[in-house]
Amino acid sequence: MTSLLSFTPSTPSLHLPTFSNVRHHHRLSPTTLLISYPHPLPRVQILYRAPHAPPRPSFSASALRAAADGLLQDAGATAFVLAGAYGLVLCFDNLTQRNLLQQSLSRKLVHILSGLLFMLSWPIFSTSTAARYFASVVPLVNCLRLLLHGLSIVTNEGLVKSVTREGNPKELLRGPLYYVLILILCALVFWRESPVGVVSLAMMCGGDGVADIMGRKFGSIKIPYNQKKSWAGSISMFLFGFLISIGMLYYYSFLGYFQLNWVETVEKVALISLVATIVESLPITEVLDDNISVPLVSMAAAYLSFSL
Ligand SMILES: Nc1ccn([C@@H]2O[C@H](COP(=O)(O)OP(=O)(O)OP(=O)(O)O)[C@@H](O)[C@H]2O)c(=O)n1
Ligand SMILES: C/C(=C\CO)CCC[C@H](C)CCC[C@H](C)CCCC(C)C
Repeated sequence: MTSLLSFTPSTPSLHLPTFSNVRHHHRLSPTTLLISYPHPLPRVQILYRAPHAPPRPSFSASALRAAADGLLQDAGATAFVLAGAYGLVLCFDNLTQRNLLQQSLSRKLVHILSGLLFMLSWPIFSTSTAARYFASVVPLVNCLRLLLHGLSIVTNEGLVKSVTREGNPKELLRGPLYYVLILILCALVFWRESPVGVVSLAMMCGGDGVADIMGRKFGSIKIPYNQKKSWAGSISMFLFGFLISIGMLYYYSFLGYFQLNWVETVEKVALISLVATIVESLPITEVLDDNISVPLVSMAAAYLSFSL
């Protein structure tokens, strides 16, 4: 037989209210104690609650331990990804300093790899609702880093050399800054729960990044309405934006974050990639940076496609 007793240490005497055999739907308060009596006692179910004791949520030890484990996992994951971000830039800084890599290529490879590796790292964060905020700390710290260096409050030749076109620190306050802000936006708003953020980052990082590399190398035939962009670059944007998006969606689907109808998904991603490619080819870079226009238009297209 089991009886429920609830008491608060400050009230030594137990108050024995009239008991009832009406089944109560109650929450066990932290002061509720489950006591099993030996069988001979009368079969009585008593619910005692200390007078004036407001109902308090019940926190089981295992729930607290799980929360602490999640916190520890997210803190560790944040430190690991932060170290990865620092190491990536250091690596490309090293390659450009030793003239093993052109500055423009270094910038684009950092552009391609940073966001995609950041997205690939999201599953190492916990399932807690706070995980996305921990993950967002990584682009946030890099945002502050870009601001400090872009405003020349702090100087770091390596960062400037590996992430700017001409080596002017002020360049950090445009493309790279918009880039990390988009990473923060996608991590906070879409996270691992929606294909919208995944596709948008794949377009910005993979599509736009490869378009630059292929366009500079093979872009002799320019687009009629934009002499700064080429068919080779735009076709690369479409293809790699599409392929990297599908690859990332498969990665998250394989890990169980979302289930997709792949025939429909391929069609939707192809449409999103086409829209992003058209926007990227427009002569609007002077007004609106590609690191803003490409992800935002991809978000809108993906949101509409995946919600229909
Ligand atoms: N569809 C495209 C995109 C890029 N390019 C080539 O890549 C260069 C840089 O492309 P762009 O996307 O404008 O790079 P930025 O956004 O200026 O560079 P970043 O993203 O590093 O700021 C262009 O001048 C062009 O030679 C191209 O030929 N066709
Ligand atoms: C050159 C860039 C954009 C211009 O189009 C990219 C700038 C990247 C930042 C300097 C660094 C961003 C790091 C990411 C937030 C986290 C990467 C983590 C990963 C594990 C390497």
